[in-house]
Amino acid sequence: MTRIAFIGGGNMARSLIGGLLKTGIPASSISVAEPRAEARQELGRDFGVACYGENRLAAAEANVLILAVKPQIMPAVHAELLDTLHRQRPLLISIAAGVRIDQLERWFGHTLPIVRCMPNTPALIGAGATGLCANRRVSPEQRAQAQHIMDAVGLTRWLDDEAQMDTVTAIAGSSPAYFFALVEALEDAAFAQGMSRDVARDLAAQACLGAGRMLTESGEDPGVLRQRVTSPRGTTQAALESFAADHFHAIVARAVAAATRRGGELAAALDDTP
Ligand SMILES: NC(=O)C1=CN([C@@H]2O[C@H](COP(=O)(O)OP(=O)(O)OC[C@H]3O[C@@H](n4cnc5c(N)ncnc54)[C@H](O)[C@@H]3O)[C@@H](O)[C@H]2O)C=CC1
Ligand SMILES: O=C(O)[C@@H]1CCC=N1
Repeated sequence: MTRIAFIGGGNMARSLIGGLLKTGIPASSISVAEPRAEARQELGRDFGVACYGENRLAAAEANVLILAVKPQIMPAVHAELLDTLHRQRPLLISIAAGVRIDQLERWFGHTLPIVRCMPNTPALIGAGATGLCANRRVSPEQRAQAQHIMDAVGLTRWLDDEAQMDTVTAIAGSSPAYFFALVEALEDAAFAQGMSRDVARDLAAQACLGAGRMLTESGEDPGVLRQRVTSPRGTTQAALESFAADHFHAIVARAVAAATRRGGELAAALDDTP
């Protein structure tokens, strides 16, 4: 039986736990280590999972350990877990942005099976998107186990080349925030034209949902879907030409490059950490 311990019970852990429970995984098979008492209370209340203030206690029975702390915290958590790691040899799944497999091996042990993955918060509603890659120690069964956990909360894609994981972070891990920012901008624009914020938000959010569903359910190219909205010399063309004049593609490319670069910087800052 899979027993999962989350190390860190913050935003992303909550999204994954909520998504996993919705798929029928029992709360009794999940434990969480979280230093903040208030967050522990909320996790227990919202999800019925066992919560501990110490990593060692949460990990005691686990055969899968999901490392869900900030990248900067990662080197600190390993010391507390060394005994458990050597006794149980769990599958380690890191969701930390930037942190590389070679760094995880250095901190947690070179012989452990490690999967580095990058999920996103829509996992909470089963609509997550996760990129994964594995070290050589991961058995086919453990690979399937990691995929099973992430499949439970959305779409999964394996990457052969770990170097692409920072791009995964930029276009999937972080990108829900880009879509939220677009809805915020649409709401602001409509408000500036006199519309109430509530109505503007509802309409923009539903358009976002509808576009997302068409993209994922129709199997059609985004460019084709875009053209179908765009009547010649109509309103959409006017808006898209305005985007193009403001170099929309270049703006997005620069943002994706910035997020990708930041992933590398987060890891580089940890290179000298023992
Ligand atoms: N928020 C997101 O959309 C995504 C986040 N991630 C990654 O997930 C990881 C966690 O991010 P968030 O959940 O957003 O951050 P968060 O700050 O909400 O959660 C981290 C949690 O770790 C706890 N913590 C701090 N020190 C600890 C320790 N020594 N032992 C155990 N727990 C400790 C904190 O109290 C906090 O609740 C990061 O590495 C991030 O890169 C990955 C994909 C998406
Ligand atoms: O912003 C971050 O660093 C994390 C990783 C992807 C989403 N949130």
